[in-house]
Amino acid sequence: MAAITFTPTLPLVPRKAPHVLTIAGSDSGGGAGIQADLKTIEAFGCYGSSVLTGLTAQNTKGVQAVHAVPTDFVIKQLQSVVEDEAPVAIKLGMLTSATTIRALAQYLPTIEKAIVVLDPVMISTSGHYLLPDDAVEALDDLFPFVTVLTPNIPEAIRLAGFKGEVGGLEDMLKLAKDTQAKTAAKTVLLKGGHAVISRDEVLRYKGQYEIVWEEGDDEDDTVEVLSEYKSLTQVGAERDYVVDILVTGTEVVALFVGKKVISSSTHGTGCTLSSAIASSYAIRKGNDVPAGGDVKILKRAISYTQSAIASAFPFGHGHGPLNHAHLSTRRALPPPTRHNPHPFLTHLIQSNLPLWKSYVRHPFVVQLGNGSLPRECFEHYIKQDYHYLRHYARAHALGAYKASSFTDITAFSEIALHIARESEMHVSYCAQFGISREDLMAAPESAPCAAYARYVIDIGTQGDILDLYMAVASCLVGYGEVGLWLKKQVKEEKAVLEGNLYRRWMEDYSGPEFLTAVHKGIENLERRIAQNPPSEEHLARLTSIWHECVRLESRFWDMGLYKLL
Ligand SMILES: Cc1ncc(COP(=O)(O)O)c(N)n1
Repeated sequence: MAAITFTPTLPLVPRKAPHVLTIAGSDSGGGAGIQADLKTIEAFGCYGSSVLTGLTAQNTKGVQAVHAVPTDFVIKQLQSVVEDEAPVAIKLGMLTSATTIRALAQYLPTIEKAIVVLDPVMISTSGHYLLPDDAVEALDDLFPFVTVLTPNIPEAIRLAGFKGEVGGLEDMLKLAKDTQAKTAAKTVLLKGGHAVISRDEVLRYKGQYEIVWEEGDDEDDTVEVLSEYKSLTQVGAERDYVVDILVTGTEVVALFVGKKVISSSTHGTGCTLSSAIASSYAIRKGNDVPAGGDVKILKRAISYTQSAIASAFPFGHGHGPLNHAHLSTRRALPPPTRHNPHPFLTHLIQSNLPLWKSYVRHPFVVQLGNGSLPRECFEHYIKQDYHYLRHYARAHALGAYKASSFTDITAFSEIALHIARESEMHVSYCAQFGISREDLMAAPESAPCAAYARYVIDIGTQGDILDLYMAVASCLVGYGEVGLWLKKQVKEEKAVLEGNLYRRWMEDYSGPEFLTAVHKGIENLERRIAQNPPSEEHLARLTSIWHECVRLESRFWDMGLYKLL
């Protein structure tokens, strides 16, 4: 018999994975409990061990039965694990009985220096009581050893003995502080999933607490062209927010704010978050738990959990599980979801937000909106824009020439024709400034205009169809953004329409005809990308084309403002 040899193609570099131990119940359905914990710990690159406190016969529809593991056997498991290798972090979940809790309270202080995260699981998502009353009382014995306590609102109400309703953020802040005071846990993260908070309510606490927004959701990051199209595709409720409150010592330290994701795939969310927190602490650099709580460590765990919900796949007939593997199966770009139907455009804009802002909030645009832009600047700009439109139409004609499908040939040709019509509007528009067609044709083309046009045509010549779509996108999307933003500025009385010399320009770019074209352009890009997800490398190339065009657009406004030739 031939010998079977195994030759690893990559050198195996031994790496020490931090040991995270979960002490919790088993969920036969695999969505919550020990199963969710181990999947999460693994996703964070840690090594997971487990001590079972109870077995549940459970699925996504509910808990059918609970079988408690005898306390002495819980402790036997714990001894076996710890005696071999001490954990860096311990997560405590469904603890099943008062006797088990008391025994753990005796044993935990003997484990040196481990971070302890307690998720005080009391009731399952499906409404099943998982912890008897006397066990809830026994939790008092555990609190002195807890580093982070992660109750949801009903659990915090029970733990704090909170009287009254928890309606808004003010009540939640009080509840979070009361829970910390009652339990004396070093850190409390009150999970706000049971309450819906408005953006305005959050903003009331700006300056008082650190507000950690979900990526791209900061007030200053608002991108009109994305919010506008989001509002077309999203239902109102999704615009509401979930706020998790971090209390360290006796002080509220931070509010974690994210859009509420409407999903039925939430079974095991609490288990996942608390394991993610334990793992996030385990992989931190340095051993100390920073004073004042560690916002970054918690933010990493919260983001992981939110993405696990957002990317969940359907399973079972009730509350489905999360997607714990989303980090390793992540593509260069997330797929479009109801929550974010435009992941590609979101990526392009967020990948260099200051650059994008320098384009769409350029002083030329601001002055145009408030009417203070000198007329000769605008005239210079509009003449150059006429030249640019010609090149922009040529770029689309080039697209039609390079395209291989009738769909693309038609799309490019139609846009080229549309630009030709738009240029005629330009001519009639310029007449009101006393600029004739001859003046437009005779104006020498400026360097910023030539540079931009050269770049777009070059990309179109050298690259493929998607490169060309990319090179023409920032102009289309950016002018849509400018039009919408100016419209909003008018509403907020920061820009004026009445008596503004540039009123027609503003109305054209915020009007339905132009915005429909912008919408079509965005949908086309998103569809292409979703059908053919790019590799990291390809995405980087597309992104660099976008950045270059955004930069050249910004130079185009400079040219207008400073009358550059
Ligand atoms: C074994 C076990 N542990 C914890 C939970 C709570 O999870 P959820 O609140 O999502 O039902 C559960 N259902 N089962």
